[in-house]
Amino acid sequence: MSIHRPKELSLFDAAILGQAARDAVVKLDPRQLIKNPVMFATGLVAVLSTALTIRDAGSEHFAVMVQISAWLWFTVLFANFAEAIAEGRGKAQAAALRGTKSSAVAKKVASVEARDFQTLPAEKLKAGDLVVCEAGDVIPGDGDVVAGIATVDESAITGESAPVIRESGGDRSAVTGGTRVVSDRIVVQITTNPGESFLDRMIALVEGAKRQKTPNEIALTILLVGMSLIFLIVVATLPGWASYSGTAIPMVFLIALFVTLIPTTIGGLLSAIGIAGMDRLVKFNVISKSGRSVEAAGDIDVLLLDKTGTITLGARQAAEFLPLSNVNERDLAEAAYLSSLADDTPEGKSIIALAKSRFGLTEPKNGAMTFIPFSAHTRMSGVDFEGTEIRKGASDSITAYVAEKAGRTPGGIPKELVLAVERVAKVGGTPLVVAKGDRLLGVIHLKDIIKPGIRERFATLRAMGIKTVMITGDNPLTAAAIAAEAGVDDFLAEATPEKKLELIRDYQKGGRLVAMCGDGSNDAPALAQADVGVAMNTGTQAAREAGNMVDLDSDPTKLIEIVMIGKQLLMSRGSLTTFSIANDVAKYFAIIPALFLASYPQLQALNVMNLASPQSAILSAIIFNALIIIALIPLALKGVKYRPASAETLLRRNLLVYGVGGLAVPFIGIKVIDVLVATLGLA
Ligand SMILES: Nc1ncnc2c1ncn2[C@@H]1O[C@H](COP(=O)(O)OP(=O)(O)OP(=O)(O)O)[C@@H](O)[C@H]1O
Ligand SMILES: [K+]
Ligand SMILES: [Mg+2]
Repeated sequence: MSIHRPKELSLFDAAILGQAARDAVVKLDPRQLIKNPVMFATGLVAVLSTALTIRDAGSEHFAVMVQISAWLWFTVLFANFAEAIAEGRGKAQAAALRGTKSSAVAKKVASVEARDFQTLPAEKLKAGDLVVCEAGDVIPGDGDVVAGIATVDESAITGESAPVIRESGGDRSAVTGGTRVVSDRIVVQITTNPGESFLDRMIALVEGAKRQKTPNEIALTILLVGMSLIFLIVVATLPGWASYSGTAIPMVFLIALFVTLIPTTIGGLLSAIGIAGMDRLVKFNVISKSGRSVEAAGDIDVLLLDKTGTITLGARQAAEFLPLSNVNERDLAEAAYLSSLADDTPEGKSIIALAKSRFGLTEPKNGAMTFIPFSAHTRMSGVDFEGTEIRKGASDSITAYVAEKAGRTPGGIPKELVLAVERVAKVGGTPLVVAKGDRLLGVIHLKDIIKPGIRERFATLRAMGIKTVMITGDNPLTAAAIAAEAGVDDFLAEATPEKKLELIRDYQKGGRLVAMCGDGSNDAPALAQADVGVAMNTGTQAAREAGNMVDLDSDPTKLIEIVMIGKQLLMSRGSLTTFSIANDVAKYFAIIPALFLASYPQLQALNVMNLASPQSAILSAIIFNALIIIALIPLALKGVKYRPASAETLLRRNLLVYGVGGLAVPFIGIKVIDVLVATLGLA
């Protein structure tokens, strides 16, 4: 199977521009145009102007009318062109992704243990089917590993060449169709039906085919329609003024004036800005399920980050056994070992490894064992071995558990244990307390390392006015040590999935927008509740379904860039809206004096632009109005530059650049065009 990655597209890719030029004409279809009310109005004016021009063929203003009609059509075409380019770029990315869809052959098995398989095309697989994948096989569909462990080459979707481990149980069980098994053998339970795979949905989204207007876009569109109506009234009153003074303004001039005044610039670029924001995210290897969540990302106030794996490197390793004074270290190690035999978390595996290397422990030959797997809810794991309950886990969970066994109140924790727990916690380690029956044995020290560079990233977020909160199942001491070292604003310790969900709801009740990322199935409710929930691609299928974004690289720190891309999208739209409206205001003052100069010579004082004639003024304005859309397409697609700063600083800077710029540019642009029009004798 050949592997393609979406390549960096040039803004001036000839194939995309060619197709977009054709699509711009197709998009003249009124049924499509109506979705953009400002452009629909412009289209109506173009039709009207064309009709008037034909009616008045040979009249005094005929030549100018022909030109005005042509430029009105260009205005609509240019806006369609902008949208078509954005869509074309999305389609190009989708095509590259589609290249990764293989015509893989699935090896379907009847059960996990079954040795013989039936081959069938990957498209025929249904949710619930079991398939076996061996070294060299392309995984035929999205699913969860239900047996075995394998290294998988996921470069087809992530671009990362190093193979990753996928195994049953735990939070690394999800596999994506189109990726390839490099070593070993796994049994995968398919989780999606034909045509609904992750890749299928991803393609549909980046193609823009299923794109819905976001709530913000709808709100802005309503505002633009409102402004257009105001200008409709303004223009409608002009003939009265004119006839009062005994001059008649040709109808074509009036309707052209209307188009120059309504917010055609932002109206024409709005959807291109939205599509481009989505594309920027895809280029960043993050797939968003809706445009709405990209926008929400730009408005985030609170960022919840897991400790393990996000702030620290993850895969905590057992480093030492700390027995209580009346316990011998080997007994503690043995209990820890037994309780971890069926624990396939990185923590459990590292405990096995440490016990083996320190005391050469091996699995007992006989004896009935019932394993209790780790859960984020109980925050412990263990085994019932020959009637004895051995447990390990978070200190508060285990002490409460033991107290209940012994019928004591949880208060009576031995001082010595408290000290051992604190010793580990103060250096940012995770203490796991081990108990056998109702007897506390000691502590396992799990070491965790803070990711390099994470402090600077939190500083950046603070500059953006975003609060960072670290979430951990660990005890408050460990949490405080890591939080201080990493520089987060706040932390939630001894967190269970319920507490996490509650925290999100609390922030949301206070009117804040919350983003989080997660990978485990127990993160799914919180991912669904958060305004922006980013699931790791390596995570479980449940997490990927619950989130509204999926990070193909499974890098939890990317949440930071996602927020920046969202902010950039909002800023691009805000800046271009400011520019567009300032432009329209400026045009009003540029054109009105020129139109009425003949009848009201007093207006000469306002006629700062000194345009050649009323005809030339209106023609120049309509040409400028069309060309500015083309000129701003690159900015709409690339987005305005975003530098982390507070909202007020950004607002002030943007008002200055795009507001004042928007007022000044039409005066210069229209004047230049007017000089050209006059020189060439066009009006
Ligand atoms: N395999 C395990 N067996 C028993 N207890 C564990 C195991 N792994 C972790 N714990 C304990 O349970 C607590 C909660 O674990 P959990 O994975 O939910 O949170 P965390 O790893 O501390 O934080 P994060 O949400 O960042 O992963 C841990 O802090 C630890 O004390
Ligand atoms: K306009
Ligand atoms: Mg964890």
